[in-house]
This record gives sequence, C-alpha cells and structure tokens, in this order.
Amino acid sequence: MRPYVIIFSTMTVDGKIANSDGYSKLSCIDDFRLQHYLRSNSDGVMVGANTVINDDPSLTVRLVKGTSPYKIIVDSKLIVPLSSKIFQNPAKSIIITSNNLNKERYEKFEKIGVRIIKVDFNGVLDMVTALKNLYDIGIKRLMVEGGGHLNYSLLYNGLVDELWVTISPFAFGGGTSIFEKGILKEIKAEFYIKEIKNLCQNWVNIKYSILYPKKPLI
Ligand SMILES: NC(=O)C1=CN([C@@H]2O[C@H](COP(=O)(O)OP(=O)(O)OC[C@H]3O[C@@H](n4cnc5c(N)ncnc54)[C@H](O)[C@@H]3O)[C@@H](O)[C@H]2O)C=CC1
Ligand SMILES: Nc1nc(O)c(N)c(N[C@@H]2O[C@H](COP(=O)(O)O)[C@@H](O)[C@H]2O)n1
Repeated sequence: MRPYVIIFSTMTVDGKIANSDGYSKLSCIDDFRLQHYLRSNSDGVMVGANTVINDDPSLTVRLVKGTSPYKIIVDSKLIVPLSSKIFQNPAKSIIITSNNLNKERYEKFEKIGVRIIKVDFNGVLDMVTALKNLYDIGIKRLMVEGGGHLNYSLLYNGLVDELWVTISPFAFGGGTSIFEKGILKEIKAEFYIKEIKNLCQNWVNIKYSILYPKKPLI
C-alpha cells in the first residue's frame, strides 16, 4: 500500500515554478491559503533537496487552523544543511535517501532525531519502496510541494493521484519547470480536470486527477 499523493505547485503561464536565479514566489494570498489548507489535510508534505537548499522552507500550517504534517525530504546524497528550518522539529522530519552512503552521513541527522528511510538508488531513488515505508509509518495522505525533479520522478513512476496546479499571471521564459525529467525518459502523462477556481482575480487553480500513468512504469 502507498499514500494517496497530491502534487501542489504554483507555476507561471509558461510552466515554470522558479526562474533561473531560483526566484519562486508566485502565489497570491488565496493560493497560499489553499497550500496551507492542503498541508493541514495531509499526514506528510514532501519536498526535494534543491527546494530545501534554495527556499529553506518551514512547511508548517500557518494561514489556516490545523496541525502541521510530517516534513519529508528526498535527498539522495544527504546534502541538505542540518541547520534547515525543517529540522527545528526533528521528531516530525523524515529524510528519504540512498542506502549506499557511508554511516557518518546518516548519523548526524539521526543524532538530532530525524528519521531516515534508506532505499535503493540507481540514478534516482526507489520512490515505490519509499512511499510504501511512509504508508507503514502512518502517512496515508501525502502532499508533494516540488520541485520539478521530485514532481517528475513521482509522476513517471505512476505514484501521483492528483495534481493541484495554480497558474500565476507571469512568464519567465526560462528556469525550472513544474516537471523536470532529469535523467528519466519522457512520457506522455494525461490529466482529467476535477475543478477549476479563480483565485485573486488573475490566478487560476486547477485540480486534476491523473489518467495516465496510474501505476509504476518500471
Ligand atoms: N512555485 C512553486 O510552487 C515551487 C517552486 N519550487 C522551486 O523549485 C526549485 C527546485 O526544483 P528542482 O531543482 O527541480 O529540485 P527538487 O526540489 O526537485 O530537488 C531535486 C533533488 O532532490 C533529490 N531528489 C528528488 N527526487 C529524487 C528521486 N526520485 N531520486 C533521487 N533524488 C531525488 C535529488 O537530490 C535532486 O537533485 C527551487 O528553485 C524552488 O524554489 C519548489 C517547490 C514549489
Ligand atoms: N504554492 C507555492 N507557491 C509559491 O509561490 C511558492 N514559492 C511555493 N513554494 C513551496 O512552498 C515552500 C515554502 O513553504 P513555507 O512558506 O516556508 O512553509 C517552498 O519550499 C516550496 O515547496 N509554493
């Protein structure tokens, strides 16, 4: 069994979630409220290593009432700084990483109480096994907040149930896309519209369910 997975992302009209300098503030207040609402209705919120390094996020629930979920970082080489805000409440932090690293790398995180889930790494981490592990520790509903490489690796593996994407009224012409294939192959993923909502006049949130791929391709 694996968690029900929802990707939440805010992108420009040209599909970018950050520009090439790493600038990524694209939401309006209603969109931030939606983001916090989904956090409060999730058992865990997952981000990739680059997102932690670029944004130093809190990933807490602040704009609506509710409990902050587990924070889950996908980091194959364990490069995220120990001083990141995410580790301020280490008991609710989980790192998914490779089982090929040396002991010292895990130890510094384990020492402060961060839970480490080790999975196989073959250029990308085995996210099928990672999600099974998360389900077994009680994470039944998982929100994914990017970045583009993490989003794509989950989509590619048929591990996404819904995509909540907000289109913000900007274009960058470059930068990081909502889905970045990295070393993975291209696919033709297909989505089905469940709901469309206008936010703060010029922003649009679209809730999609995934038509394809629904199951791991590998
Ligand atoms: N506007 C928005 O909604 C959001 C924007 N962002 C922006 O996106 C940018 C970061 O995106 P990306 O560069 O795509 O980085 P990312 O956050 O997806 O992290 C990529 C890294 O995470 C690890 N990783 C993720 N999935 C993996 C897998 N399956 N196997 C192995 N390792 C894996 C690897 O270390 C990889 O280099 C930042 O600038 C951030 O500000 C991030 C989240 C939301
Ligand atoms: N929905 C959304 N809109 C934006 O404009 C964003 N920049 C992001 N970024 C994501 O939110 C995280 C920051 O969370 P905190 O406010 O620090 O709790 C950031 O790391 C991205 O995952 N999202």
